[in-house]
Amino acid sequence: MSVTVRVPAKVNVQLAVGGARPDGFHDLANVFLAVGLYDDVTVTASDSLRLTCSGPDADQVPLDRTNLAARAAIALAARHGLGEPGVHIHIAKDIPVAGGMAGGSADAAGALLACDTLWGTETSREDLLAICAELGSDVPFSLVGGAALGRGRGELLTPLEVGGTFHWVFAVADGGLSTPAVYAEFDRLTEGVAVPEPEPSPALFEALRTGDPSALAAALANDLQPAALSLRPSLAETLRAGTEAGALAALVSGSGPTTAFLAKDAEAATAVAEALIASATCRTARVAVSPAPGATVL
Ligand SMILES: C[C@@](CO)(OP(=O)(O)O)[C@H](O)COP(=O)(O)OP(=O)(O)OC[C@H]1O[C@@H](n2ccc(N)nc2=O)[C@H](O)[C@@H]1O
Ligand SMILES: Nc1ncnc2c1ncn2[C@@H]1O[C@H](COP(=O)(O)OP(=O)(O)O)[C@@H](O)[C@H]1O
Repeated sequence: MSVTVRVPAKVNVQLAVGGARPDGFHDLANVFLAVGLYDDVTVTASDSLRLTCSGPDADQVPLDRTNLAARAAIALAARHGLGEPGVHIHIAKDIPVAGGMAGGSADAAGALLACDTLWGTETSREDLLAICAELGSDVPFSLVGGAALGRGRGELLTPLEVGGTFHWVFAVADGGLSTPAVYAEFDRLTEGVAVPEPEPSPALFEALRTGDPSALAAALANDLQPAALSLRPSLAETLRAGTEAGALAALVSGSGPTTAFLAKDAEAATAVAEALIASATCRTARVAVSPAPGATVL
């Protein structure tokens, strides 16, 4: 028997970053929005723990126990005293790798829900979310999807209401950016500066609630953007190309290097995607809508 779980990518519509904490993490006001680009995680009973991956970026995905999906299966088995999990995990990967779209986190949430279903372990939602938080700051959001405010290091979630469909274009860059390296660059750029406490924006919540793309465009903010641009200056050209093509707003997705463009409707999104591809400032461009559901058993 096999179980397949579909998991969404995310974009951060607000990423307010505080100063570094003693544990090395940063306190955040992280407003996550799930977008309709998905990985499918399929688990099948096997003699031992085994991983495979398919898709255009598959060669960039580690297939050992460091893969977040494998770590999720190991953590769930440990929680139920099951020992080493005998499971084959296959990831059909469509989310860009190391792109600031939480693909690894999505796979972790997907593997967790898929294994829980395959093994009949009936883990409570609260316990699943606690395991997610141990695996990574972004993993709880991949499980719940929709839109949510993440406090703490991003793992403490409050769901948010979204009153419409938003149309996005994502410009996929060549090569990834390491999330710890981008946070380290944020620390370097803010050295000697008093970094304010991260606060969520009421205007952003209102824009999500009303589903108004122009209001959302005006409220988009990413404190990691200067750090991502410092490490990858060429992203400025991609942002410019999408803005000139008529996007309402452009920003780096999370830690990057994927860039996100909000369009007023589906037609405008297609035009922005075509212009980005023609500009040759990115590897490819994808259109997607939000919000998208969290991890879902197919
Ligand atoms: C920046 C964000 C925005 O949603 O995601 P990406 O854009 O990379 O997908 C997240 O904060 C990434 O979350 P995630 O990728 O789960 O990070 P973790 O595995 O928990 O941590 C990886 C490393 O990132 C840094 N980190 C992460 C979260 C946080 N609040 N403060 C940090 O300083 C730390 O250096 C940590 O060692
Ligand atoms: N299932 C997975 N899918 C993708 N990357 C993974 C996975 N598990 C571990 N990784 C590692 O995590 C790094 C970050 O990948 P990813 O989660 O796609 O990006 P981001 O943190 O920018 O959202 C990759 O470079 C890879 O080494």
